[in-house]
Amino acid sequence: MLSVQDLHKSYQVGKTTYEVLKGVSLAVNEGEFVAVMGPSGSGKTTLLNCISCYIPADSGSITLRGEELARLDEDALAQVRNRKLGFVFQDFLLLDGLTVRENILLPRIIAGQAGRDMENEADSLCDVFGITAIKNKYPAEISGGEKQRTAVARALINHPLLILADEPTGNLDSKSSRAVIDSFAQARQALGATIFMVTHDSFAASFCDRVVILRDGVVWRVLARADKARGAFQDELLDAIREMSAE
Ligand SMILES: Nc1ncnc2c1ncn2[C@@H]1O[C@H](COP(=O)(O)OP(=O)(O)OP(=O)(O)O)[C@@H](O)[C@H]1O
Repeated sequence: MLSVQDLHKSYQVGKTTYEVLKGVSLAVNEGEFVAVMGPSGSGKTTLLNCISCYIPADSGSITLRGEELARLDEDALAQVRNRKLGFVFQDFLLLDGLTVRENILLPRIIAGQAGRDMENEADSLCDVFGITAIKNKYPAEISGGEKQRTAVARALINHPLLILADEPTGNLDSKSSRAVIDSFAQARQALGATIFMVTHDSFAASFCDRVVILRDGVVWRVLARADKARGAFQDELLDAIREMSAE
């Protein structure tokens, strides 16, 4: 579904070039829930921004269902972002002047696909994520976990091939974090969504199928949950992070 091959990205600051991604390769399969972890500055957000088509990579390739993103022009990239990717950000980015339901509908309206089907779909996403009772409320009137579930529902309204999430549990207490992770798990189970999430949170990552650990712009290790209990997988992640810091 998503394939990243030998990705390089540098930033130029004045006369100095900072090499941030130094040949990252990874793959995400259809229906998989994958996290990227790694120390601050290891290149996680840069990687996500390249996959999101926000910034161009210097070299290497990113393909989404076989389509090479670097070959697309601006308009085609905008289409990919609108129709094939769904985004969940740390601070939700809900619009205060719109209700929960209207926020969920927004990507469809932007894609020019307004209509009755769309309204039914927003209602059924509200059901899936348990936010039907608050769908006519405004963001200021709902909790952090409800906001984030709204953000996940909004990311799904266009049936994206891939959901990209940047620190989706970053600002939340443990109860709301759990609600977000449950909503991702539900998106995968009920709707077959594929999810790629950057996180510092080993608890959130322990719900994933695989965790890619970045260090200094390269993949240091990939850990698979397989049939391990969630708690055992979290311990394994914490051990790996300790081992990486000790090296
Ligand atoms: N636009 C930019 N211009 C110059 N340097 C940048 C830019 N964006 C990021 N960097 C640098 O690139 C490095 C990697 O940043 P990035 O945000 O990808 O790391 P990260 O792993 O997501 O870190 P964190 O966990 O702290 O969010 C950092 O040293 C950062 O200062």
